[in-house]
Amino acid sequence: MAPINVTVMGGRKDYVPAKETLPEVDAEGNGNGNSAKGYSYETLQETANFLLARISIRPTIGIICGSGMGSLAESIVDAESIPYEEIPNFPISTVEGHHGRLVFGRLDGVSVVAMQGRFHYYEGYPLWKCCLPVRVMRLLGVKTLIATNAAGGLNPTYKIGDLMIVKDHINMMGFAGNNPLHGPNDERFGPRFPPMNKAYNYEYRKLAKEVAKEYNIENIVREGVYTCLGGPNFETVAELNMLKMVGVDAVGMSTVHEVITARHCDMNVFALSLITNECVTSYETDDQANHDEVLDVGRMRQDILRKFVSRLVTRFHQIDNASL
Ligand SMILES: O=P(O)(O)O[C@H]1O[C@H](CO)[C@@H](O)[C@H]1O
Ligand SMILES: Nc1nc2[nH]cnc2c(=O)[nH]1
Repeated sequence: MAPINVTVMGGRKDYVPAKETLPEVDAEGNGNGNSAKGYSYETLQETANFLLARISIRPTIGIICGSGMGSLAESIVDAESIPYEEIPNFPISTVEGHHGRLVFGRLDGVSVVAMQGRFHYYEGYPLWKCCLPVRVMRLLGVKTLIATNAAGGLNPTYKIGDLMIVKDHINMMGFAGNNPLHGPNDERFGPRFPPMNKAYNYEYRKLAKEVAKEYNIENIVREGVYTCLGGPNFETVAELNMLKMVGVDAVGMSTVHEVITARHCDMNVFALSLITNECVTSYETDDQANHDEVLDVGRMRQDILRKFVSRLVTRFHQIDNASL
């Protein structure tokens, strides 16, 4: 048999080992990170206690700012910010458009905490670590999660700059067994087999549509199904056409696992996608998705997003308190 020719790669002078430039990730992962068990309840309690000792407010609503949507946190008054680097057990943000800090304070009088910067699977973090802040928020007393994201619009009626209220998701990564709840379950967080059919709170979605009318933006507000892929590459035409066929309206690389984690620990969830680009579903175009465009659309919509989300916080707070 003829020998197989093996080309030895190497000798690239510009190659910088990732370890020198990127943070250490997945310290407790077993290789690929998918089988990592996550931090214990006690470890996360330590993180929560650290934060409680540093802040004067007690947040009840948590906000995750999507790519280029960090300005959502700029409406927060009496703000106390803590960089992720200072928080025990927290990962750090490595993506442009994600500042990397928790901002505590008040939005229209409601005590909130905002993540200015989320963690993504493609950064090298296992899903449980991407979602660690959600559990920490819960331990701080947060009962409602508002997760925002930038997403590609797959529904052909969607336009760049539209806001999509997430009605449901398809957990594509979960189909392959990659789930933030993978591993031993601690019942203090939540049950082994959490239901997901009512993941996105119906009352919140209804209110959001009312607020859209009140603010005269109902023409840009949609409601649809989101899916998260692992990234970091944007999708191929064939992948997008497949997702379209199964009923996906918007595509991103986040949120789904955060929502699963939040529902597991009994948080009420609202999610909002900013449509930052049209998904390219034809071979007959030179259009290409890119992160700069994603960030630009975030900037373009920042005023509307700030007003909309601030108002949602007030309205969600009202109904949460009414149902106590
Ligand atoms: O989901 P967020 O963090 O908003 O960001 C989305 O936009 C980035 C790609 O431009 C990816 O990180 C994708 O997940
Ligand atoms: N996967 C994915 N994530 C995005 N984030 C913003 N736009 C997109 C997109 O088109 N695809």
